[in-house]
Amino acid sequence: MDQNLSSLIMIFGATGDLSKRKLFPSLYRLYERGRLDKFAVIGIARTQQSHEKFKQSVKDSVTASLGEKPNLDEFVSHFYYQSHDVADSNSYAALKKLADEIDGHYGLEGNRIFYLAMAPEFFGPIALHLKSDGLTDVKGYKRLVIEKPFGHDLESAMELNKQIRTAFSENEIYRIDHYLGKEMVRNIEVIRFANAIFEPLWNNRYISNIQVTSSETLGVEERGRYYESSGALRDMVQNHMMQMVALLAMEPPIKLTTDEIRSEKVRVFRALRSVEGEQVKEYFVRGQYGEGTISEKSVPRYRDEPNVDQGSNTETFVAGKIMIDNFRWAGVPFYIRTGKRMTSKTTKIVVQFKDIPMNLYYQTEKMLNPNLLVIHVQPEEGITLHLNAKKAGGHLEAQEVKLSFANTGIHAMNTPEGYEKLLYDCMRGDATNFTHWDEVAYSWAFVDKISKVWENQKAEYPNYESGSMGPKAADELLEKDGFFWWPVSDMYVDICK
Ligand SMILES: NC(=O)C1=CN([C@@H]2O[C@H](COP(=O)(O)OP(=O)(O)OC[C@H]3O[C@@H](n4cnc5c(N)ncnc54)[C@H](OP(=O)(O)O)[C@@H]3O)[C@@H](O)[C@H]2O)C=CC1
Ligand SMILES: O=C1O[C@H](COP(=O)(O)O)[C@@H](O)[C@H](O)[C@H]1O
Repeated sequence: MDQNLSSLIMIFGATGDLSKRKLFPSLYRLYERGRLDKFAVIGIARTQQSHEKFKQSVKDSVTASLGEKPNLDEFVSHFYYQSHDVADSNSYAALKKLADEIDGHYGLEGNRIFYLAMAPEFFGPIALHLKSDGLTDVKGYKRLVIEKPFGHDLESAMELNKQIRTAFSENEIYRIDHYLGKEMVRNIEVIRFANAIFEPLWNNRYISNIQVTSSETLGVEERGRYYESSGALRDMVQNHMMQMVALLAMEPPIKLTTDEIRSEKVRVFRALRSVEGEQVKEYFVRGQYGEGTISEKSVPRYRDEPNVDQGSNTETFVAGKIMIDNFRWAGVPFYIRTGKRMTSKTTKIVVQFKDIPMNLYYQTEKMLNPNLLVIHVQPEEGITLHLNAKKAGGHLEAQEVKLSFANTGIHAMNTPEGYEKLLYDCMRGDATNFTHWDEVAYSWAFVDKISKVWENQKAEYPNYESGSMGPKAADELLEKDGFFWWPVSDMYVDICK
């Protein structure tokens, strides 16, 4: 790992939503914590504006996100702006000149991070220009940070990968999956591999099923154009949901190095049971929201959102049963569920353990609850372990007790945002929490077979009401296996009490 934190960060798409809401505040947080050594930032976008106006917009974004902050003038004195149409070859020469000057001025030793916060159709052409116009011709390190979506399917992802690989080697490419920046997603490994009480049980002998839910209350909002060609399967499942499954299912790596962890995740993807053709309806459920009520406000159906087709066949909800056909997980379903306009904004992982072989505390009117390990990813962060214990005063009567740890309570003020952690990782040269090409390729291969079937069959939409937990078929998916979705909103109360 390269600990040289000096770098020139070039943000393509610096007037966009992602830069303003996430990247500038995250850079400020790194600066505030003293984690930016020698650094400078060049913001790049089409808009014509001066360096000064850009610096002001960076200040405004930081204030909007983090409130009034000291040292903002000093912070933005490191920021520069270049108006540049990325599709126009001529403007790269001017960008190179500015970059070389800034590099010399700050003594950045030729270290460059190119952050592509732009629409995906520009990723390949920018990477090619960076090489052909000499911007990657530096004596320090060069790294490419690339936002999602990484392609639209396996074929387009391969093409994009080919383009960026002409300018950057695999270990210089940092493919962002912002879920890998979330504190509790990073915690999965630690919970699993640092606790003697979990790892021996983490297999098909003791776990009956694992449920991963990532629900949103927001609708598609202004992103209809993008979302119409994406849908929940490509937008959330191919990347964030599959990454969480891989972290939950992977074998302990030999060492905690980037390559070892990545290769264990890839082994999980290689063991995924392929779901295709007629099998898709057995394993996967899709949905699209109709109108409904969220936070006591009426909201429109998906088909009435801006830039959405009135007869749209795009799914805004996916539930699926993923089987990992290897020795550890044979027979254990990993259920995933994600959607927009659902009851609550939450991401939770519920690990349900098998029932004990014999229930000595059986009471005719009551079953013993199974043990659950709940990992609260967001909005609250923590873990809850559901156990059974004797009811105080009762005669060997068992009741459910919950042992909870709330990360937010103790560390809230110091918990860095996902993007902050990922930017810092990239500066340190730590690619562990970025996705390797092999992971991207395997998860596209898995998802493509499902989208192929869905694209060719018109669904009966809308099939769930806004403000609900999705279509009835998502419940039936588990019911036919003898399970049900553990409620995710009630669990919120658990660790906040
Ligand atoms: N916004 C978010 O929360 C998230 C975004 N992403 C991904 O991040 C990327 C950026 O998204 P977002 O910020 O929302 O997009 P926006 O549409 O808000 O911003 C696009 C940016 O690209 C610039 N741009 C567009 N065309 C050109 C061009 N020809 N030459 C130079 N600059 C150009 C725009 O500049 P100008 O305004 O000057 O034209 C603007 O700065 C996308 O890949 C998206 O999928 C991923 C996760 C979350
Ligand atoms: O990548 C994406 O993620 C967001 C959800 O992210 P979260 O951190 O708020 O859970 C989702 O809204 C968006 O559609 C998708 O592109």
